[in-house]
Amino acid sequence: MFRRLLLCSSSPSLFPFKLSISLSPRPLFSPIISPTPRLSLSLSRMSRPPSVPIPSLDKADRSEVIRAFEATLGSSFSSEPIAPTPRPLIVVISGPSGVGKDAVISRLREVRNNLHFVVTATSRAKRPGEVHGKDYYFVSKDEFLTMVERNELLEHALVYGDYKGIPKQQVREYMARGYDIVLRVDIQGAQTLRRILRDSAVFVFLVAESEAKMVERLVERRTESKEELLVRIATAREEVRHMRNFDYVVVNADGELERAVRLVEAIIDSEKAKVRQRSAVI
Ligand SMILES: Nc1ncnc2c1ncn2[C@@H]1O[C@H](COP(=O)(O)OP(=O)(O)OP(=O)(O)O)[C@@H](O)[C@H]1O
Repeated sequence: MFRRLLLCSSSPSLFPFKLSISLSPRPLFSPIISPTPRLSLSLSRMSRPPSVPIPSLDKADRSEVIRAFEATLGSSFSSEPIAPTPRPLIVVISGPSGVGKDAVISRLREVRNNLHFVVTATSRAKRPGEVHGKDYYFVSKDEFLTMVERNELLEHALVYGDYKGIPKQQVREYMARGYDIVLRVDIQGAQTLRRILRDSAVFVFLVAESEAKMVERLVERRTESKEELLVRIATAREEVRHMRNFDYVVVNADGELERAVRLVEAIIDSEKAKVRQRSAVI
């Protein structure tokens, strides 16, 4: 049972409306109802005669009406944003080999501002066209192991015989400057990051539309030997099972790169609009 209060102004020209307010149910043996402080405040203000008569909406100009509302409510209307400023977000993009992680990320880089794409350190050899400091930080195995010793990496792993790791300092610097962070990791890396970051980051699993398409793409890329390809394909089959540990799945279908990128953007946008935002501390 809810109690309903109906407030009507005695002077229709001052308050030409009815105010109906619901109070929460009255406890059975409670002697006095004590409405919440906010409710009592607004009731007392509303029932008090206004200090400034509110002019007719048809005749007065807008600012006059607004000033009268402010005077009646006892404070001026704030221009501060009502929604809190979104926090920097960490987006982890992962998926089996050959699903198009690099392709999606490089397109995202072109279409979206305020994102920092973390450059991973790796001990693997540079592929044709790759640029040091842009695609990866190419370092020797020894240099990589020194970074591990100094605890400079958020996460690192040995992937197909090569080390890969995420430099912590880079993530911290860009988050401090208000950037959202995109981390591109393999499944093993995503699992480690999930353990470290838990729900403070958003995890996106990228897949091809089918296993057959994924294999076609890997073969066509011509960056691995047939032995390496076989290992990647067998691993990819296994890795698809990890999808359930992610927050979102994005299909990067053949010829539909743009659609996949738009979906990743939509995920970022909706994360930024959440009332309770993720908050990562690195
Ligand atoms: N939507 C798409 N349609 C057609 N080809 C695509 C699409 N997305 C990616 N590709 C192509 O598929 C191949 C594999 O993509 P990419 O190298 O981005 O995969 P990856 O997930 O980063 O792989 P790895 O983990 O092995 O580095 C590339 O040749 C890329 O150009």
